[in-house]
Amino acid sequence: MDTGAQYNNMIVADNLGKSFVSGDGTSTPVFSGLAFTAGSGMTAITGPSGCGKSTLLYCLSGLEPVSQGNVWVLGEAIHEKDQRDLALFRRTHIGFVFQAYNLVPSMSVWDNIQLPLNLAGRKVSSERISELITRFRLNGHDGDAAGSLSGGEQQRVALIRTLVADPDVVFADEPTGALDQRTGQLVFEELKAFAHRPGKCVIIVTHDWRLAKLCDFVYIMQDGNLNGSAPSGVQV
Ligand SMILES: Nc1ncnc2c1ncn2[C@@H]1O[C@H](COP(=O)(O)OP(=O)(O)OP(=O)(O)O)[C@@H](O)[C@H]1O
Repeated sequence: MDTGAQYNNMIVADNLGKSFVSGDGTSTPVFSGLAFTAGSGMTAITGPSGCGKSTLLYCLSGLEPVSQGNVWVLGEAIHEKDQRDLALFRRTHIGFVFQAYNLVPSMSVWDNIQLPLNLAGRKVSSERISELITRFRLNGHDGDAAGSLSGGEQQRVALIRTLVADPDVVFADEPTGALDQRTGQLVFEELKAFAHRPGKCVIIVTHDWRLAKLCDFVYIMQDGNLNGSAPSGVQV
């Protein structure tokens, strides 16, 4: 286990349940009664396709309302917040990297990266954007339309857009999913370095067990259960 991480319950969820209700009123549960905690450092959620990993990430980040249970992020009960307070809290403290990137295809890489900061009326550091573009090996693409980039390049733009806002908590859904092994490792190391800065917490969903094992803590989701362990093998 990487000793750079200190676990201090930055995210706590208990008795967590989520069901989706279809048009005819039928409720389909994805999971129920789950417990989750994460502190500073890097935590992975892994498990088979369709088991509910993305749904869990959405519930923990406040993007999806929970059907049951409680979620605290940085000590704030996000399950109790109204839409306005939740949006403000998320904008201030949380970054989310979507599996589908959610870039504006016609806008340049640079403009996509600074868009959320501009919308929030926050100062944009050109130096920080340039630094991240270099670190994520996207030099020379600043002015390219985001839609003209490869999937892997767009994935890195989406990561930069999240990190440049310097959130306390980053949720990333398959952040290396579109990348070859070498680039995936590079991106993973950048995220891990961010996670090990003081007061930062990164939660990733990944199918890549090789990367999950390099995290400070791993949750395996399967058959409605969520089991956490440190990669050193200590069960919790
Ligand atoms: N908005 C939604 N409405 C209805 N059902 C949904 C919705 N979002 C997810 N689901 C269902 O919830 C279940 C879990 O989906 P989810 O995307 O969370 O799984 P996952 O483990 O992240 O899958 P993958 O690894 O393939 O991305 C699936 O059966 C999915 O169809």
